[in-house]
Amino acid sequence: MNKVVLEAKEITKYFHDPVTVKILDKVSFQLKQSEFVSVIGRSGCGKSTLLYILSTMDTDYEGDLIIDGVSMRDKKEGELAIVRNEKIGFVFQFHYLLNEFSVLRNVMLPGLKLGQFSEKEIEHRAYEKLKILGIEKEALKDPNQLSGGQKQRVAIARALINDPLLIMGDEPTGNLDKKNSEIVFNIFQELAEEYKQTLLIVTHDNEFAARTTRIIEMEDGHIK
Ligand SMILES: Nc1ncnc2c1ncn2[C@@H]1O[C@H](COP(=O)(O)OP(=O)(O)OP(=O)(O)O)[C@@H](O)[C@H]1O
Repeated sequence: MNKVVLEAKEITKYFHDPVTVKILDKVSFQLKQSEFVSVIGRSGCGKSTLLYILSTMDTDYEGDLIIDGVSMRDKKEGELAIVRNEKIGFVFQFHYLLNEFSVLRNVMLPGLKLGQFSEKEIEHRAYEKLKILGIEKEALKDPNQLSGGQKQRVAIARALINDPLLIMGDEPTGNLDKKNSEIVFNIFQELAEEYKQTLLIVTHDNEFAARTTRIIEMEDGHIK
């Protein structure tokens, strides 16, 4: 039986601008290790808001969030930053790579921030991640010398550098063509199946969602 890596317990979220609106209404679910789950739903239904809370970036909510058996509810920002860096890898629609650093250095940065390993070890790990993504030959290039699909693969390698328990993505294929979306999908699938990683991916791509192991469909702040 795979362990529960994340549990959302009745997560409720209000925005107060300009009037109070309930965006998430008692959202509860569990993610188990090695699951590849997609989150779908029409624009504005609260997918990104939910991801922000689950990734500990937004702490203004009701309910509880348990990551790796530990409640995030009363943790201070400094503690949450450590949880994020150690346990969660993020992939966004845009890659947010730093052009002044090489591909390799970009991948290494969250590892250097963690401060647990030597620079040599992190460099070794970064090469390993680039190999998994099939782009180790690009390691010493600048990000702006890569194609869009390659840049997104670098962003995924960067998300993997600290061997996170969870990988969260907010439309990670939203900016990619069909061929590159397929490559990214296959990589995510491999991460779940072979590396036992857990993925939670917000997507507008129904074909992508249909091939994940579970779909969470949101509607009006609820899971449908
Ligand atoms: N800071 C904010 N203040 C007030 N309302 C907000 C704020 N951020 C988001 N909202 C509202 O909350 C709702 C949910 O937004 P959210 O970005 O989570 O939707 P989404 O499902 O991710 O949409 P999309 O698919 O278009 O990205 C929307 O109605 C949005 O207008």
